[in-house]
Amino acid sequence: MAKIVASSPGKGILHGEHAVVYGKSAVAMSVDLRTRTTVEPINKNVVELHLPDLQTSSEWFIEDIMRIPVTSNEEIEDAVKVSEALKHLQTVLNVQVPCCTDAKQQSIYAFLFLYIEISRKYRGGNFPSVKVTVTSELPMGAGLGSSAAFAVSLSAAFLAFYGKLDKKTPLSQENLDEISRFAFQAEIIIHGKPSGIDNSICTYGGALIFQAGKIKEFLPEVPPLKILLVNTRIPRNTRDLVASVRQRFDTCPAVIQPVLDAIDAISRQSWQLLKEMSNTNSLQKFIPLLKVKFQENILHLLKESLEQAELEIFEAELGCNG
Ligand SMILES: Nc1ncnc2c1ncn2[C@@H]1O[C@H](COP(=O)(O)OP(=O)(O)O)[C@@H](O)[C@H]1O
Ligand SMILES: C[C@@](O)(CCOP(=O)(O)O)CC(=O)O
Repeated sequence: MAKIVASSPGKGILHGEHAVVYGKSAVAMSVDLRTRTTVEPINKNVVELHLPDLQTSSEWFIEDIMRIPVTSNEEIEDAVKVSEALKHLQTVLNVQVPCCTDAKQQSIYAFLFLYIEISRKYRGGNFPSVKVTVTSELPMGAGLGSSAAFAVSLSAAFLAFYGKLDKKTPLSQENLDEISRFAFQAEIIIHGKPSGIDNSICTYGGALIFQAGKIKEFLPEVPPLKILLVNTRIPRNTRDLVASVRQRFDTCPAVIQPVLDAIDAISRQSWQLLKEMSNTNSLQKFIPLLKVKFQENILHLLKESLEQAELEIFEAELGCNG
């Protein structure tokens, strides 16, 4: 088998981040900062993983990998399959299940999951000796989908290594769907409960509106907008953020639900504008309309609203306690 290089773009969510986890609409566009995975055969009875961005390298004996029990068939729910696979990995490789915020463990488990599942599906458990290297232009933990790009590029690289991707671009719908499904499962390991928007936009590219686990509409060509992305360099971990939003939502659904509904409306209206923009050469008249949508979204930014909700709870508690 020959050396393979596969890459995935990053993404930006224009509207609907977090709300999309609650079944609301979100609009995302791909960003041309890429994560690249190289898979090359080696003459050693091991699988090697090199993650220079995390300054870490690991290797596992193929004979140990072969002892890992097979997970249930494809028809079970993705989260159940992933949790079963993680238990098997833990038992056989004698390592802890990923600690929720440990970047290296999250990446290593996502990698092992994909290597094992894709090899089992297409090589019947005949695990190849390979050296795998993943590098990225995307900053990690900056909301640009580095984890999804990691998962998508790995899935695509393994499928290509096994000759399972068409030798033409763009890839077929079937190929893309399979890459996205594997990447979603790996994202469960990194994120916990992903909505599925990140693996979708990083797989299919372009721009899309996503809701309730599905791509509702897709634009292969993004209108030529100039969008300024600012990296605040404030470290954040998506798994933790999603969990904290969930906790806040559960504490005060009556306050948070209307915020999510408002974000949903903003996402849908913005998508309408983007669609109209992709059908015209006169973009200028749309800019002020899009700007209003961004301003409205900022007003509804979940974090602000949630903090507001927390304040209300605090006030209520103060009231109760005199
Ligand atoms: N280049 C990379 N090499 C190794 N792991 C990566 C790489 N890019 C992303 N990851 C994994 O993805 C995680 C970041 O995911 P997340 O917190 O969702 O942030 P982001 O918003 O960038 O997707 C990292 O902690 C790491 O586990
Ligand atoms: C916060 C969320 O809406 C997007 C997460 O994006 P990122 O991994 O932070 O780039 C979570 C999700 O959609 O699963």
